[in-house]
Amino acid sequence: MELVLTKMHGLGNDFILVDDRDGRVAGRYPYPDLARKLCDRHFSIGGDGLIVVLPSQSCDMAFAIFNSDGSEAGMCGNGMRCFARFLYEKGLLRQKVITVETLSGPVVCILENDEEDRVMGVRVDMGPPRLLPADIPFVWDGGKEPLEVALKVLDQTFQVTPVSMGNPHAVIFMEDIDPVPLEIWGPAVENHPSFPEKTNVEFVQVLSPESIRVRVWERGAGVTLACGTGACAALVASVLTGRTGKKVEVLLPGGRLLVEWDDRSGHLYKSGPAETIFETSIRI
Ligand SMILES: N[C@@H](CCC[C@H](N)C(=O)O)C(=O)O
Repeated sequence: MELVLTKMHGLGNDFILVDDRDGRVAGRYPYPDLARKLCDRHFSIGGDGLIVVLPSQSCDMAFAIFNSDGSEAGMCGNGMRCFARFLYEKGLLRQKVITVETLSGPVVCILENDEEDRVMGVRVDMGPPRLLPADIPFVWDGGKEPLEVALKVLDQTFQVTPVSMGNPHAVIFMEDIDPVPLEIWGPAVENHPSFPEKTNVEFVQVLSPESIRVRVWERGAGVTLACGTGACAALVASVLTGRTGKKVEVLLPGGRLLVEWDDRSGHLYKSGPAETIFETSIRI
């Protein structure tokens, strides 16, 4: 079977997109295996994850995301912007406001097009953060919402703010994130027993009440250049711990996102780019 694939990225967080609305791929090749195969950076196309376009009963379209290790995630912020652009540019949908079903609930994407109808960016209504331990999930018996919990990891004790944005995050504030050994601390926090479904990990440096820097270790993918849900989780933790206001620019190694926590709806809104790198086809 010939498989048409599109490689896209959001701030260097890169994905392979496949349209499987007719289920032909799933019938042939389980998505976790396909993700592991295609995301290999040495023997295949390479990517942080595989995104699958699926039909939806409740929304305009359904979104599935598999990390490069084959694990499935509930949500992906950068991948969602790529997904929206893909749907529009491929003509799968014609409207600029798109509702998307994810494993973690519906989200809304708003395409930001120029006068010539080119997609310049995508704003995503990411929904509200989930802070209850059972919703993250995070093992904790200290009360309703864990704010800064001391977690012993290797020879360090981190103050961790656990947040779910439809997937789990551990946010850790540092004076300076440059010296953080992501490849060592990242997997150690990711696999900490307090996070029974593992976790994404954000090391955050506050620059001002309107600006933060973030370096990310992603569950199932390792070091990535950016993480959209991670940027939202970092803002939530920054607000809850009194470090920033509710609207910040998030500076990641791959670029900049604008994230806002809206008072009225309680939802997070995230704006940023989505780019197509190339399209190809392979035989599976
Ligand atoms: N890069 C993503 C998140 C992808 C899923 C994540 N690794 C997980 O397992 O939860 C983003 O931009 O949010």
